[in-house]
Amino acid sequence: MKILVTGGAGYIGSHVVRQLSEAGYQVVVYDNLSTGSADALVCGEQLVVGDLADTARLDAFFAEHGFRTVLHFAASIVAPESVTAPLKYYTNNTRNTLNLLTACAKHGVERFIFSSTAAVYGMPENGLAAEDGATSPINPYGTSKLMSEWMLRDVGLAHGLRYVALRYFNVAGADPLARMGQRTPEATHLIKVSCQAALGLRDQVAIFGTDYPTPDGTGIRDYIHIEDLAAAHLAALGYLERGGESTVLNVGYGRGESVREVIEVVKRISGVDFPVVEAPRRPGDPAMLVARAERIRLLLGWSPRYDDLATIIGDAWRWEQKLTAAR
Ligand SMILES: O=c1ccn([C@@H]2O[C@H](COP(=O)(O)OP(=O)(O)O[C@H]3O[C@H](CO)[C@H](O)[C@H](O)[C@H]3O)[C@@H](O)[C@H]2O)c(=O)[nH]1
Repeated sequence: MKILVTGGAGYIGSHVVRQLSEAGYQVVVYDNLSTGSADALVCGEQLVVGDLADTARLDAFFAEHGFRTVLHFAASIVAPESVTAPLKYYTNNTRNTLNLLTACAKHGVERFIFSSTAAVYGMPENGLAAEDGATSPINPYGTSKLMSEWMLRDVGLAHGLRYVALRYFNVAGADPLARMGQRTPEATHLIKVSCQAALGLRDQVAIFGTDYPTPDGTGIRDYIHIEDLAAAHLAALGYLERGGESTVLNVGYGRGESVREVIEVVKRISGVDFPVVEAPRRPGDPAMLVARAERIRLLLGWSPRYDDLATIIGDAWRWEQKLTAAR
């Protein structure tokens, strides 16, 4: 049976698509290639270049393929950008998810896996976010994803569609064989930006905020390896195939690293002592965001294999070197 993966040519989607193909699933990728790349589909998966804004196309596409399972990655994902361009986020994320759910409801989709984000929590008390805790996003990116979760919950109930919404923490790293990774040249994510500085593609790395109430004054995040994150999707799919009920799960390791710690590991692994400057806080950034990570282990039997910052950064570094060499 064919599985639809929207945004499957993107950073996260392409890792999941490869793991699905390796597990024997037949995958159809629907992607507008705005940030994704056909080269990221390394197992010869079918790629349909299309936009979720195009509802007529989507309807015909669903009628043609008869999907029962959908994994939805297509989205805009840069939290700081969403503060200055909120409509882009409500359009690409919330409205396009509505378009997709409309097609799913009409065409009898039964299982749905949604790329959600830890940004739905905003600033949780003591920096630890649990699935049944409060959601209170502090940027439009988080709001756009939370609205999508709510639509999914209601559409799921009304139309017999079971789902798993996975709330990702800070996804980083790359395929250990460096076949795919994060491509966007105008990166904003800390690990990628630091690798680019080590490669001489940037003059320096700015630390956004050194006066946070954390041990070294810089922001703390739960960085998770892309391979572990991708494996969580296959575990979620297996769960739904076994008849599992709709649920929301954090995908993180349950521990955090500071901006300074990340930069030090990038310097150590790359062997480059690139310049680092201290800058003001970035709007929309919580001081600390770390997962309560028990639920996914209990419910899906998922356990991480790459949960060490040096492994994450080592794989990111190899990928960035390869990307730069190919330019
Ligand atoms: O040049 C930089 C870039 C980042 N940071 C800091 O590094 C930390 C991580 O920032 P990232 O930009 O790498 O990631 P975010 O935490 O902002 O957001 C990411 O994680 C979120 C959930 O935690 C969402 O999933 C979102 O899509 C994704 O962008 C923050 O404290 C940030 O202030 C810097 O100091 N300098």
